[in-house]
Amino acid sequence: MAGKRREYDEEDVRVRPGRSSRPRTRTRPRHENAIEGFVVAVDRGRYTCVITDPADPGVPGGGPDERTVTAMRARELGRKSVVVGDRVALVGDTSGVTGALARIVRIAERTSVLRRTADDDESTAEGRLERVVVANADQLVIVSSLADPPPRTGFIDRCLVAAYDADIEPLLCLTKADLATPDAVLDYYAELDLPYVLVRPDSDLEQVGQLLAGRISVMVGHSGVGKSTLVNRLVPAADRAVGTVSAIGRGRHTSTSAVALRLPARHHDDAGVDAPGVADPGVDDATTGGPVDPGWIVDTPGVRSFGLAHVSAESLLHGFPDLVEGTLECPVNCEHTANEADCKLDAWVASGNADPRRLASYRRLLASRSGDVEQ
Ligand SMILES: Nc1nc2c(ncn2[C@@H]2O[C@H](COP(=O)(O)OP(=O)(O)OP(=O)(O)O)[C@@H](O)[C@H]2O)c(=O)[nH]1
Ligand SMILES: [Zn+2]
Repeated sequence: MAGKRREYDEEDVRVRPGRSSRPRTRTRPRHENAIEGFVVAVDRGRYTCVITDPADPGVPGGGPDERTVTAMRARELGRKSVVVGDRVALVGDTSGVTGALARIVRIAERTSVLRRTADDDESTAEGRLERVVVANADQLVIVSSLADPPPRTGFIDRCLVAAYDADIEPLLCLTKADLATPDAVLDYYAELDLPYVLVRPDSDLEQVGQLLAGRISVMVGHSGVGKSTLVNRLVPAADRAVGTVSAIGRGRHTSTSAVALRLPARHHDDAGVDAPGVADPGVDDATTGGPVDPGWIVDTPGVRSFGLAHVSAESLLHGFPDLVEGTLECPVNCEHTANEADCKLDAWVASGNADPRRLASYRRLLASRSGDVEQ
C-alpha cells in the first residue's frame, strides 16, 4: 500500500497531484538505514556532513571516532537547497573513507534561516537572489571592531533586524577593545537589551565561550574586524586566514560560502558555566548522560550581510524598539519613510525620545530594502 510505505512528511516531499505523472512516492526506497548528519560545508554540489547520529560512536561532541562524509543530494529532494547547518538523513556510502559518496535523502525542518543579502553577487541571476545560507542557527554573533576599522552601527542594525526577523538571538561582539572604548556604541544601543562582549588580544574568551557553548552561532562582520582572529582563538584547529586591514578595503570574495566549525569540548565542571544572565544553552545531555555537544561556529566569509527584502516595514521596527512607540500615532499604512508627510517619527525624535541617528538608520534600511530583489 502506497500510503503505508510513505515515510516522508509533506515538508520533505511534495506529492504533486495532477500534472506530474511520476509516481515518485510509491517507488521510493524507504531509507530505513538513513543516518543523521549535520552539514558543515557546501562546495559545488558536494556537501560535507558530520555524522551526528546518536547511534554513531563519538557522537555528540566531535570525539576521535567522529566521521565526516561527503554527500550529494538525492534526486528526490527536488529543488530544495541544502545549506550549512541543515540536519540531514544520509544513505549510501557513509563510511567517510576517501572517495566515498553518500546521498542526502531528507532535510529536517529548519528552526531558522538566514538569507544572504541579495547583492552579494550581482554578476549572476543566482547571486541576485536572497538565498538561504545558514539553517538552524540560534545565535547571530555580530562582530564589530571598536577601531581600525571603526564600528558601523548601520551594519549592526541591519544584522539585528535579520536576527530578530529570523528569531535568532543576537550577540554583539566588540573587538579591538584595546584600541578604543565601547562607550559610543553601547550608548547608541542603550535602549536595546542587547547582549554584548568585549574582546581584546589578552581577553581569556571565557565569557564568549560560555555564550557559544551548545549552540549554533553564526559569525558575521566586515573584513578586518578581527573575525578570523577570534575564530582561530575559539577553534584553534580551524586555522582561518588572518589578513591585514588595508586602507581601501579588500575586494569582495568571489564566492559566497559558509562553514561550520565545531567548538572544542567544554566540561560540565567549567567554572562559571551557569553565570547569571547567561541563558542555559542546554548543553547537559541529561537523557543519555553522554558527552556534551560543544556547539558550532558558522563562519560566513563570503557573506557581506543578510537580506531583508522579505522583511516588512513593521518587522524592521523590531530592530528599533526605541522607535516603536513613536509610530503609534502614525497614519494607518504609514511607511515611516522620510517622504511620509505625516509620519510621527520625526516629531518623536525631535522631542528627544530617541536618538536621531537611530531614525536615520531605520530609514536607510527601509530604503535599501526596497532596492533588494524579492525572492
Ligand atoms: N589591536 C587589535 N588588533 C586586532 C584584534 N583582533 C584582530 N586584530 C588585528 O586586526 C587585523 C584583522 O584581523 P582578521 O582576524 O584578519 O579580521 P577579519 O575580520 O577576519 O578580516 P577578513 O579576514 O578580511 O574577513 C589583523 O591584523 C589582526 O591582528 C584586537 O582585538 N585588537
Ligand atoms: Zn510613520
